[in-house]
Amino acid sequence: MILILCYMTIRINLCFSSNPYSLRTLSVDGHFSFDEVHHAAEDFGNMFQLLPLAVLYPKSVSDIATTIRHIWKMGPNSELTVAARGHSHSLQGQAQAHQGVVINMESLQGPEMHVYTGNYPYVDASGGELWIDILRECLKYGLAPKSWTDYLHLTVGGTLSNAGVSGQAFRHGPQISNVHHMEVVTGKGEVLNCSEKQNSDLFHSVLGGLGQFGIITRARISLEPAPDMVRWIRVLYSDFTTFAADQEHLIGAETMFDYIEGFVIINRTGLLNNWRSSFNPQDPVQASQFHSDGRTLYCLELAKYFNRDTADALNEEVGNSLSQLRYITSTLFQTEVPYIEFLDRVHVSEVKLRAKGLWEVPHPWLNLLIPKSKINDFADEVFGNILTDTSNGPILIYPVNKSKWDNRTSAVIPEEDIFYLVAFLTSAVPSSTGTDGLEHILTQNKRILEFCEIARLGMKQYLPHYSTHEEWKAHFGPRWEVFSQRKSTYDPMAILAPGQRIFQKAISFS
Ligand SMILES: Cc1cc2nc3c(=O)[nH]c(=O)nc-3n(C[C@H](O)[C@H](O)[C@H](O)COP(=O)(O)OP(=O)(O)OC[C@H]3O[C@@H](n4cnc5c(N)ncnc54)[C@H](O)[C@@H]3O)c2cc1C
Ligand SMILES: Cc1ccn(-c2ncnc3[nH]cnc23)c1
Repeated sequence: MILILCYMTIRINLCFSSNPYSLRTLSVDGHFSFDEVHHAAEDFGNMFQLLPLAVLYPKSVSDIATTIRHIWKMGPNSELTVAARGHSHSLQGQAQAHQGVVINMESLQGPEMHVYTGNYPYVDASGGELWIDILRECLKYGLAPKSWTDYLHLTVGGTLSNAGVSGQAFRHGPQISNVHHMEVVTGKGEVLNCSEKQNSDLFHSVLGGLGQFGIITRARISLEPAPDMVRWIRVLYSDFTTFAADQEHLIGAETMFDYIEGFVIINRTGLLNNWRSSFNPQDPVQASQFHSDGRTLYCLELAKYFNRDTADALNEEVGNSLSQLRYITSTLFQTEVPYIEFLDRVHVSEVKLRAKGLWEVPHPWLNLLIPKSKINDFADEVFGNILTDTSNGPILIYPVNKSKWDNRTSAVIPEEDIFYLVAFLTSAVPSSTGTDGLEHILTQNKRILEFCEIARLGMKQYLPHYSTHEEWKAHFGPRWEVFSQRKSTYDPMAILAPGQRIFQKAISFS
């Protein structure tokens, strides 16, 4: 009889303790919403909608820690998970939590952003801060972060959970190479400070860690003096090998340019219009005589930072650097814009696309990291045979230096010293069954991935999306042991970032 009573007591406790609605009794500085949860099941990809049980709007770090500790104490019986939601610009539900708790990181209020202007300047910011707001605050002191993403309306926690890559990465490394210190809430609800010297394994785990090991509540980001202006340059190539060789030459010459990217122009119509947009031709007559004749072209995009008081030397310096490149002479286009306007350039596209109702559409993006030794084979097949009529959005392609990446972080990159980011940034036309429809683009993405696999290119996905345990193990390769060991250490019940679909929640006993 006593045994039966004990068993029933345990079962009742387990039921209460694992009851997700016990969150309603949790005392936090901020608040939970159990009603307005649909927006937390949306992201930029517009392809996954995983409805959470509740959204936490935290006012303090302790709100996050209290919530995670409460779920941790529920034990393996609880199926509750927790997803930190930055600006929800993920593509395949990575910031969502099906029937779990989504934490609205942009609500987090804590110490204001602090800019340290002494030697080795830095900014301390919330994990929920947008990079555009960090830039605006730092510019008040003539400073700015060194490494960026192309688009700034993303959060610190969101980009540091991936890597944060743009045209400055060849010199400064990705954003995860420019972090001094972080405050993190682990999957056990511990609030820990970490850096190279303090809790260094947690520090390296979280950087590029896909949200698996802890929620970044604050980060200290390295700064440099900000330039006033940017000389923004675009030149065209018709031969990929020459284009790539020039890019690789430039990323090895540390000082010539401050930003090096590139993109592919696939157009069979022969019309080259919007890529020129606000750029002025060096030689308008020659430029007007240039015709793409329907060829696939490769645009090298460069930026040279300068200040108004050093503008005189700029032309000679840029001219000397450009003289070493083998682009089509009549295709040199340049413009000069303020630094913040250059950095916020993709937001300009956003405003235009939103005005046309073309921003909140499905985005089946595919971001690949390709080793230098295989990039020509990749280009031949993908730009020669797979993508032959149009591209449904920008296709970025540019090299970075592996030496600027820290292999102790969780970021997964190819083995070679130089590797390329190739980003297929497609937008699908809702309900279209044509070549601009979601199915067609997903099929093309599948063909590209299959080619990479069959040709054994050594490709790694950036912003990775996989559906099976085997695919994730293959993604991490020899680093899987460390990655899964780190999960066991910092989030043993697999509470965090379920939307990445890497680890399944501990199987409940019920
Ligand atoms: C228009 C556009 C342009 C882009 N350009 C670039 C680019 O140039 N370079 C580049 O590298 N990326 C780029 N990205 C991708 C972008 O960096 C990632 O999608 C990033 O994760 C989005 O940031 P977010 O704040 O929206 O994160 P969310 O989508 O909210 O979250 C992303 C992941 O991180 C986790 N997470 C969020 N906040 C935290 C936190 N504080 N602590 C721990 N985990 C957290 C989430 O749970 C989720 O798993 C671009 C995306 C878009 C939409
Ligand atoms: C959805 C969209 C519209 C423009 N873009 C971009 N354009 C250029 N570079 C980019 N990098 C990331 N997104 C980019 C992305």
